[in-house]
Amino acid sequence: MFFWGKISVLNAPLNVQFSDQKLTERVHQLKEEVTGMFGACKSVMEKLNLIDTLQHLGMDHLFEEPIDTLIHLGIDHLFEEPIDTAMSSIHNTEFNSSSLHEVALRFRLLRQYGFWVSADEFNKFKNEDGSFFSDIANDPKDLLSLYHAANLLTHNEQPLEEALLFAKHRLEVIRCNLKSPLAEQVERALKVPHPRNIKREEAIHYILEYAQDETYNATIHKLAKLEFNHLQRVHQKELKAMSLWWKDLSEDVKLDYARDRVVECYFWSYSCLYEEEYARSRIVLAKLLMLTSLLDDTFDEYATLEECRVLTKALERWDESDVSLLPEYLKKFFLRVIENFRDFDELLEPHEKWRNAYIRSVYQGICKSYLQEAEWSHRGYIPSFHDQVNLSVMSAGGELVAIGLLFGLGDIATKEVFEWAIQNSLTVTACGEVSRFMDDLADFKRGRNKMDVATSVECYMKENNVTSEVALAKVDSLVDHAWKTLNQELFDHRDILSMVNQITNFGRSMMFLYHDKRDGYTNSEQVKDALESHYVKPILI
Ligand SMILES: CC(C)=CCC/C(C)=C/COP(=O)(O)OP(=O)(O)O
Repeated sequence: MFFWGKISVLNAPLNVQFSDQKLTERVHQLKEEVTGMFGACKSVMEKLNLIDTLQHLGMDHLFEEPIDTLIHLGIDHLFEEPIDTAMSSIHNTEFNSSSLHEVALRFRLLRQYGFWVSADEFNKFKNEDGSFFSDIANDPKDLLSLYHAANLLTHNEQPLEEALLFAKHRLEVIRCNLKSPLAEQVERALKVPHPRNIKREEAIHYILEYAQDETYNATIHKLAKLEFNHLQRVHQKELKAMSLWWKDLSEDVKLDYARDRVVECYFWSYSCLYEEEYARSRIVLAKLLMLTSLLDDTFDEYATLEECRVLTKALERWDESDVSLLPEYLKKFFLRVIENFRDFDELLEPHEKWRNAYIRSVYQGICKSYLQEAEWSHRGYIPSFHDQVNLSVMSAGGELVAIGLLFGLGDIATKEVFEWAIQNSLTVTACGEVSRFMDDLADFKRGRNKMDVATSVECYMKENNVTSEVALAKVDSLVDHAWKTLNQELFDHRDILSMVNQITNFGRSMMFLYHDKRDGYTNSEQVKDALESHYVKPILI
């Protein structure tokens, strides 16, 4: 099917103000100018503000080199005295600023780039009893910066828990008196905190708001708009190719019970990696997710338990001749899965062929977890909370997404990285947890599918004999717990930070699609306008 809601991706107008070539040239030219700004910054704060602006505008990827230099080589300037950058835990000297906004911004950026900064940095803004100074309680900019920073908390950081609660509470109190664009920025952050949100979503809003920013710079603004539109064209072309792939596949396999979600699957993979150079990863992951969605709907909506078992076995053996064992309606699907994985293989260079075994294994793995869920649900069995979570975190797709995106990366994705990703790595497991718990919170509200297994919320209610409110609060707290683990992983894996971040982006996409207990995947109407901004409407220059 070509059509996604009312939007025909194939007929979406390309933004035509500039030709592709002109746009690329202009981006290149402006990028040089902005690169020069790093050298021209006179103070640490100017540099940090520049990085922050580029992040919010969704174009820090264009400046990896100067940012890297600044953060890694020039870190002694940030810390104001030389330090050993090889240490993952750095006991730096206190940052000499009396501005909460500045301290919080530096705290957040350093933590995001994998450098430990102590929460003690905020002590100078507190009274003896540990409460924040009263003037901070009414300063929206300070509060927002503190809120962003405190969202980088890890386990057992009580002072940051308190800072987060304080900032959140105060922002909720003062939100209705704020002026634009701060009002919108606060609303956005309260819905999905900035460090947990996907970059392109923030960029769409911030590009419009930036004109009112006190650090406004016309060259930076122009570049942000052009780069957004340039990437949107890249994504539009990929989406058109994805739509043709899906039209051909869906008309052949004819699984009429399955959700038609090719744009949403692409959105998932694009949330993990949106930069131009990751096309191979993006396409493979989007197709892998769509093939998984067909599998999920087969198990949850249509197949008998025996058919689920036969399909799992056939996928386990990965032998086309087993097609004869399958029911008629699954034959084509099975063959097309194998054919698509062969196509994935063709995208690999000869020295990358070992990656095939991993991607096949995660697809077989998720299928096995779907089968175990089906065994439970067909028997009407409600598992213990512990067993439910153990299994459903697997079926939530953390491993599938991690391997799916690593599959198409360059040589940076070594065998060691693949092994790390499938050996219960904390990053991958925590992303699975965010995915599962956000999905279950939404499912509980919406009501689950015909043959879905009981959600973690229901299992918790039954096991502890508590109300849905108590169980929902528990599962909500587990989302926060998983984010603390993800924040900790930034320090523990600074050597593979880019991939840790790409995998973590899966968690971020779940926050976007499923916040406020909505299910933007199943009820895709809920994200239609947002996706139009991502793929159809260019930013006006
Ligand atoms: C991230 C992944 C694996 C994406 C593939 C598509 C998919 C299964 C989406 C979730 O649907 P759902 O809410 O019906 O999932 P479940 O049945 O696992 O709750």
